Amino acid sequence: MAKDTTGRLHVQVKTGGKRKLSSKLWLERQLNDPYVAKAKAAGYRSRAAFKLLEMDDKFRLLKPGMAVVDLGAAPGGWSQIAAKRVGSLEGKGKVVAIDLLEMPEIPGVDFAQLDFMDNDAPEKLTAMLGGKADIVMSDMAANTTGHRKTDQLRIVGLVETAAAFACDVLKPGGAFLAKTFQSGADAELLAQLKRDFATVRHVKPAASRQDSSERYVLATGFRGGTRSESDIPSRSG
Ligand SMILES: C[S@@+](CC[C@H](N)C(=O)[O-])C[C@H]1O[C@@H](n2cnc3c(N)ncnc32)[C@H](O)[C@@H]1O
Repeated sequence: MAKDTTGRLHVQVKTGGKRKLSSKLWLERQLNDPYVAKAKAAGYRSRAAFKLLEMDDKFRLLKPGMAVVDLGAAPGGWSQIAAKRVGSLEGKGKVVAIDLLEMPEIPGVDFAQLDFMDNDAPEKLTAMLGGKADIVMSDMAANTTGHRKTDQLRIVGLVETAAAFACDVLKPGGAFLAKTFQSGADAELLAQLKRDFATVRHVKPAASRQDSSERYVLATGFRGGTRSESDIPSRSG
């Protein structure tokens, strides 16, 4: 449970959504959430682990020996699943993860505390990877300002930048999975993904809260090749 330095519970800000939850409501929801209890019992660091488990069980994204990039990895639920499924604990495959926040070590996962939007992030990630990736996954959620249009643009900007990075590091046939939000602001992103990948779909796993506009975009069958300069979003920095 997230607490600030005074020990108070964080107020959770809903990205892409329309409202903030008070700390009391957030705590209530956490306590009543079956996925929170399941995650604790299974030793997963987050309830988000069940979203990836469900999507992977359905679409067979993670296979032994694969190289995986996990963007926005903390506290580490997705990285735990990835390490288990590719076998990086037994020296098979590779899992490379980054987050703005610190993440306590996960066996089989190479982690760096890094802002993905920094100019040097792709270079650092590529060096950690040491080759091409089979899948780039992003569960990153941009901080919200409360201004709907600005927030939607930020969210889409993060996913577009992740998609451009994926196109640089993926092997042909590779996959891109990213958190996004239903807003209609992602039409250009979807059009670009359809050019770069054989199949593009939206997925809403059962573990994704039904009252949230969160959903995932899954692009499979990377066609290979590089993007033109005009297709690559600019970074901060
Ligand atoms: C929903 S959490 C990820 C949960 C994770 N998939 C799990 O299973 O535990 C989203 C994460 O994205 C990270 N994030 C947001 N923007 C980022 C950025 N620009 N660079 C790196 N991480 C970022 C946040 O710090 C946060 O930890």
